[in-house]
Amino acid sequence: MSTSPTATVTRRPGSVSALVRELPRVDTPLTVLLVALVAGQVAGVALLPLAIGRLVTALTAGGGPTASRQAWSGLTLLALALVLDIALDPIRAMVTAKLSTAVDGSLAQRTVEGALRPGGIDHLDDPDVADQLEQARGVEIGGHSPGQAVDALAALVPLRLTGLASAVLLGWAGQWWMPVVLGAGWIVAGRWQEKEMARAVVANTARTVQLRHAVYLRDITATAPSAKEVRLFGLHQWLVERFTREWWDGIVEMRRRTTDGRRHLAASALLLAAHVIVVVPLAYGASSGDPSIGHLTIALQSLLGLYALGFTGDLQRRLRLASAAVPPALAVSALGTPALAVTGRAATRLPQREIRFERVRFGYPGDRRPVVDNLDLVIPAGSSLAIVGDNGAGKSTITKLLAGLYRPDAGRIRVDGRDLHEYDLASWRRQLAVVFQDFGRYPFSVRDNIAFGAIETAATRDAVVEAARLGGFLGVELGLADGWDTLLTSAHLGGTELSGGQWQRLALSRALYSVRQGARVLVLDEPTAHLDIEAEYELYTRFLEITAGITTILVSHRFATVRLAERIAVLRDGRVSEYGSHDELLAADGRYAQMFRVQSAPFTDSAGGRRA
Ligand SMILES: Nc1ncnc2c1ncn2[C@@H]1O[C@H](COP(=O)(O)OP(=O)(O)OP(=O)(O)O)[C@@H](O)[C@H]1O
Repeated sequence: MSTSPTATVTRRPGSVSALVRELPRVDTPLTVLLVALVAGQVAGVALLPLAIGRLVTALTAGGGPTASRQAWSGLTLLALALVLDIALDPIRAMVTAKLSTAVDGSLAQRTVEGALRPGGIDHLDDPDVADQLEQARGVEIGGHSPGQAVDALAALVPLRLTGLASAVLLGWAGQWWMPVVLGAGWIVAGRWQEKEMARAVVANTARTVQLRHAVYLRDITATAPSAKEVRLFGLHQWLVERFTREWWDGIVEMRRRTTDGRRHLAASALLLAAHVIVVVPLAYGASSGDPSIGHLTIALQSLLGLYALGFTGDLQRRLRLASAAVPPALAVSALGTPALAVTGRAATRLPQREIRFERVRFGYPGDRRPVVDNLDLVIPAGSSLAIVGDNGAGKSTITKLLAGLYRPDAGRIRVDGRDLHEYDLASWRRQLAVVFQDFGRYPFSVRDNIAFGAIETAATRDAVVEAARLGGFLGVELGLADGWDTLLTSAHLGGTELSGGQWQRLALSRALYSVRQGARVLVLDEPTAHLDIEAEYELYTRFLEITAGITTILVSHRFATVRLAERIAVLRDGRVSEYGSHDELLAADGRYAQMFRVQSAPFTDSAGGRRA
């Protein structure tokens, strides 16, 4: 999901305050210590002009006990200022680093927890949530992480406070209105520069539409699935031309957005005017002894310190960029769908009688056209059911509804008479062993990939081997470098990548491991799509062994697979249009019989006999 050009950096004005509120939540003692250290350092910096002012007064007083007292107190203040500033600095750096790591760790953990918390997956179809997940990724992968914002904040806050302290000193040593004029100049000029920086940040993060598109074009040349096709279709030239055009358009647009020299000029003129307004009366007054030389020294030093109220360049840039992920990360960490996070009764060893879909209606979020409409379907416990239908008929959707990944908009799914959502979702899911059409390919070991089927039980070697046998994976591990422990990703040294069919065998083994560990419902969505003929045949011969005693739901376009089931449901227009055994449906000569004949046609001659 894309992020709008301004979403990351300008539409999140609460990023810094969200970060500040987060600090004590993550580590209160460290935050308190950091505040104390910052206060100490600021006091040190503020004491410096006072100390120098006293020393200058002493040096120009021409000796005597008063001058000596001034000199000593000046020296004492100077020592105190240096100790506070210099000695506290490394301690502040250490505390900041610790707090920054703690913030990163805490937000990363909570973001991952939040993303996984919702029982269903309907939130992933919500563009706002997808946007937040995308932006929160900055936290997980550490790009401009909130921890870096803590660093920037810990440097920026003392700077600002020092600026304020300088303003107070300037007002005290000079005239009250001087810090008002100069401070306003720095703040206004700073705001202008900050706005310009924000625009540059937006543009530089490739967020102009053209640049984003150019980046996408560049990436498809490098990602495995499209890299193959790009070469095969000979798209090189087209891609290069398209990329170059989008890139240059993007750069021109970026320049247009970022360069506004007039603001720079105006900011410089404003600051110059503010300094003239303050310095001229100071100099004029000093020539007639008011302010005194000591106060003049303090005023001039403070005057220079007021820059800290203005634009601080990279510090502000880092703070803005790095804190941008905080609000979306907090939003993600608070994710949870109470409607699905049911903590109801245990579903242990269910179903004993049946699974029943009753007038179920469902449409995906954001696209409320019902995919499933008024669906009635009964699956007796312990039986096998195949669901067939055209592409997009809603077969996989039914499996997702059964798994509680989505909740019906109307109607209900009952398990042994009770609404599915009266059961504890986690407990119900432990009764399910599912191989989705787009099953997971986990970059872990073979053993883990199988054991994920029942993560709560300790995976014994025998159980893993037995599941691999049933799923048709047994033997594949012999060709892998580390056998069962081989990492299934070529991105790691010693790891490897499986073929499509091997992955499918592994996914089947995972589901069957789950069944062996107690799951009662086996759901196989296109289980043979990637299998070679032999593997498919072997699966059929093991089908009764695999499904013995459990409820099985098969989704398939392959009639050799479909006819293994005791009952078949044909899905059309979101509901069951035909229901019965293979023979009954053939005899009924409806849609099923028609589909069956179409699939058999290439293998039969016009007279109905088998082709050679
Ligand atoms: N996450 C989703 N968001 C929006 N629409 C979806 C989503 N998933 C599926 N659909 C839509 O729901 C309809 C049913 O999809 P489903 O995957 O259940 O069909 P299917 O019968 O399994 O199809 P196939 O035989 O092609 O696998 C399709 O029109 C599809 O575009």
